[in-house]
This record gives sequence, C-alpha cells and structure tokens, in this order.
Amino acid sequence: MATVTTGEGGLQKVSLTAGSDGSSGAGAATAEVYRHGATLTGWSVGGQQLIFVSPKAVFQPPKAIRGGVPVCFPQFGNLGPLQAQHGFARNREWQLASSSSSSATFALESDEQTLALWPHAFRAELTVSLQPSGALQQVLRVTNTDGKPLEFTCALHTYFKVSDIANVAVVGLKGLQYFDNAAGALATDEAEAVTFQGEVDRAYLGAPDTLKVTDSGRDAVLMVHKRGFRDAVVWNPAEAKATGMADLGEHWRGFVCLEVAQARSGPVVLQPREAWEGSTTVEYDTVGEGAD
Ligand SMILES: O=P(O)(O)OC[C@H]1O[C@@H](O)[C@H](O)[C@@H](O)[C@@H]1O
Repeated sequence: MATVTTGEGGLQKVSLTAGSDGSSGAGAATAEVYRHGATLTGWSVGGQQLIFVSPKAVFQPPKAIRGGVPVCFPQFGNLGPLQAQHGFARNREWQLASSSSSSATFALESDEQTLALWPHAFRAELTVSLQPSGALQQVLRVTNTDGKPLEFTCALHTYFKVSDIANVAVVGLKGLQYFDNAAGALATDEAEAVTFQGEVDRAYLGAPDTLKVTDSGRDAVLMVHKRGFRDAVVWNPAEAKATGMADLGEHWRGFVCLEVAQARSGPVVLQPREAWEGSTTVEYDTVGEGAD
C-alpha cells in the first residue's frame, strides 16, 4: 500500500517508493501525488529531485497547483468548448482507487459540477508508477460512460526541475510543425534542439514517441517516452510573463515544461463505452552513466 499523509494546505498526498529499500541507494526512487488534481508533485531518483513545484504554489482547492504534473482534461489550453484553460481535472479532488508501495491509481468521475461545465459522463483514471529502475510512468485512461460520443483534448503538463532554463535543450523535434502560442501562428522547427532565450510556448503536432531533455548545469538527461498522446508541448514563460503569474514570479528559471498532449492534432473521440489510454515513461540518467 502507498502511504497517505497530510501535505501542504492540509491536503492528502500519496507517497510511493521503489528500488533498494526506498530510502537510499542509486536506484532508489520516490514520488508523491496530491489527490487534489491527481497532481504529481515530486519524483526523485537517488536523492535528486526531478520535478519542479513553484515555491509560490498555492495549495488551496480549487486552484491548480503551480508545478508538478497537472492533468489537463477534458481540454488542453483553449482547444475545446470550456471557458477554463486546461479544463477542470486539475482543480478537482480525485479518489485514490487502488495502490501498492510503488503505484497508485486515482479516479475522477463526472458529477453534477462537471456535467454543468461539460455535458458528458466519463471516468478518468491516472496511474502513477515507479519502475524498479526508478523510471516514472503515468497512464491516463478515459472511458466514455455516456450514451453519446464524447471528444476531449488533454495533456500531462510536466514541470521538470532544471538548474537554470538557460542550460536546457529539448531534443527530437527538428523538422516538425508546431503552433506557436506566443506568436499565434504555425511554424516549422529547423533547430537541432529547442533552447530558451525568451518565452517558448509551442504545441508540436505529431511529435515522436521519444524526446530528450538535457541540462548542462546538472549533467542530467531525461528520456521522455510517450504512447497514445500524439503531440508534445514545450513551455517556459520567461521573465515578463512569469512576473504576471502570482504563483510563479521569479522562479521561472527553475523549470521546463515538456508536456505529452493530445492537442493540435485533434481531439480524442470516444463512442459510448469506449476507452482511450495515453502514457508517458520518463527515465533519468546522469551524463556518462549510460546516456547518449
Ligand atoms: O497558467 P496555466 O493555465 O497553468 O497554463 C500554463 C501554460 O500551459 C501551457 O501548456 C500552455 O501552452 C501555455 O500557453 C500556458 O501559459
């Protein structure tokens, strides 16, 4: 069983461990997930924290936690009928459906509140697992429990902790088309890697299933594998936009968002009783210990 304790703001969080005795050793990994939004707020391997949570994050439902891995559902950004950017799943309390010491499944079902915002019956499940290697796997499963078709866009909006955004490169997106949210236009990526000299807010269409994040200030490499999700989003707001975000402010240098998403490529469409699954597995390595 996973350990359930009280975290920030008096909210329940679920802690997972894997590898070694769960507290020490190179392969030992930990993770924590708040029931609020089913938001993963920590993943560490060998004592290295790999997930960013803003020091200014507000742990007060229904506000979404700034950082970690918010679940964007049933809408990514403004790609759908909802008023609220990124949908409502990150603002709601999910149930802990089942767990083991290294894995937990959270569930969110339609209710009066969600039906008022989005007239579809559904069940969403997020399973967070630590693999024996320390890798982090997240699986989002959505079932249409309604008698009519439903469509949605979604993302696992991962904030990776970095030494400084200026040291970061995201590799694997060269040649792809992306929608540049900052410019409001489609463009093609010609660069070997995405680097960050200012605001970057790009939704790539049909991204490859493996992407790499390097951080030269940390000698760390993250390999991000995805399945089911067709797109990938790369985001860092840079100083001007971050200053306008009360729960982020000066901390914008500390993360890069690489989000696996079903976004610009079009929504997932589910017939009654159909289910869709999207997953991501992130492996962490230090340079010189097996990474490319
Ligand atoms: O402030 P929010 O709603 O958490 O969104 C953060 C960012 O999320 C990204 O996914 C979007 O591409 C950005 O446009 C957006 O600014």
